[in-house]
Amino acid sequence: MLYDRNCLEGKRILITGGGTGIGKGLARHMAAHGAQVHIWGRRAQVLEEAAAEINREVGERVFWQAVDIRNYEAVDAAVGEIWDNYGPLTGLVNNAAANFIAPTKDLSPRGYEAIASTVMDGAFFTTQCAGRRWIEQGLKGSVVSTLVTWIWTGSPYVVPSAMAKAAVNAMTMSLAVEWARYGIRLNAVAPGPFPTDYAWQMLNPTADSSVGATQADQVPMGRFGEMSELGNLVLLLLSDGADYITGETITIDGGHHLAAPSTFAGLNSMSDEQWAQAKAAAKAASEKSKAQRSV
Ligand SMILES: CCCCCCC/C=C/C(=O)SCCNC(=O)CCNC(=O)[C@H](O)C(C)(C)COP(=O)(O)OP(=O)(O)OC[C@H]1O[C@@H](n2cnc3c(N)ncnc32)[C@H](O)[C@@H]1OP(=O)(O)O
Ligand SMILES: NC(=O)C1=CN([C@@H]2O[C@H](COP(=O)(O)OP(=O)(O)OC[C@H]3O[C@@H](n4cnc5c(N)ncnc54)[C@H](OP(=O)(O)O)[C@@H]3O)[C@@H](O)[C@H]2O)C=CC1
Repeated sequence: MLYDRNCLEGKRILITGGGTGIGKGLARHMAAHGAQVHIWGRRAQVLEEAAAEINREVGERVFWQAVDIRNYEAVDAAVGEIWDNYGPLTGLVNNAAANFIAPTKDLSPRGYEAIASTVMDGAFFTTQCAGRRWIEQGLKGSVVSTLVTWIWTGSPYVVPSAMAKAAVNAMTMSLAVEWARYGIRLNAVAPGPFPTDYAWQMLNPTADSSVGATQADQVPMGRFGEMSELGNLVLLLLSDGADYITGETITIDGGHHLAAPSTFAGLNSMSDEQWAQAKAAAKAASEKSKAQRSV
């Protein structure tokens, strides 16, 4: 362990999308360093299992709520429940997201909306609901959002995601200034590829769709990022050790975006037939996950 195992003692941190992938890894990392952690997602069973798995390792520190972050009223009520039943949050990680690869000319309005609203509205609603309470009660707070290096480079075939993540970057810089006088810090991380089950089903659904953005050999360091490496960065930003850092987005990608292959430009060579296969494969994964949703 790089940091002291109790360095987050007294912290209460909400992680959206904390039942799977990176969010679950962050939940485990923060709980292992002494924080109480609250995880959100739309699938009760997935959240319950994730919390139980981590709690077996660290004790009863992880709690869950099924919340759709695109629904403002649900977000406000769920943040209120944490405040009432556990106490004020000290930190928030805007991590939940939706994404899939698709030729932009073929994206339906609902496809655009599913991605953009989850990333942008969800992060805004959750940040505002926590921030308003911090300000009203004179409490400090730290917000960390999980972005992606496309905020620096853009990326074809994932345009709604690149746009919405750039919007959350703008929120981070804007509120860092607006809320600094209340002791509220906003920062973000921009990871390169950290393969997770669902993201790879959405972004690399077929053999033909395996291009730079999802390939380890395209990373100058020659490997994918490890969860503990991302966890250490997010931990620092959430901790009192970063009290003078605000408005920053820190890239963590082994040099990937500087070497340029970090986008889906390689998909330019895919045929309509290959796109149809990619869409069918990603949609099959979505349908399986949707059947498990509780909200
Ligand atoms: C350099 C770094 C490399 C890696 C960077 C990675 C960066 C970012 C990664 C991520 O954010 S990965 C996150 C992946 N996780 C998720 O997406 C989790 C949540 N996902 C979902 O809920 C679904 O998968 C969803 C499809 C994205 C959304 O589900 P929802 O129930 O809201 O919508 P649907 O009704 O199913 O669909 C809405 C709309 O979208 C169309 N659509 C769905 N899938 C596809 C697809 N694969 N291709 C094209 N279009 C698709 C669907 O048909 C609907 O449109 P209409 O048909 O109704 O017009
Ligand atoms: N994996 C990678 O290489 C990279 C990932 N990222 C970012 O990291 C974050 C995590 O991605 P990753 O772990 O890979 O992917 P996952 O698909 O595992 O995580 C996404 C999470 O968001 C939740 N979620 C989606 N929509 C909603 C909603 N409307 N309300 C509440 N929760 C929701 C999902 O749960 P449920 O479906 O149950 O609601 C899921 O737990 C994302 O922001 C992604 O953009 C950034 C760069 C690289």
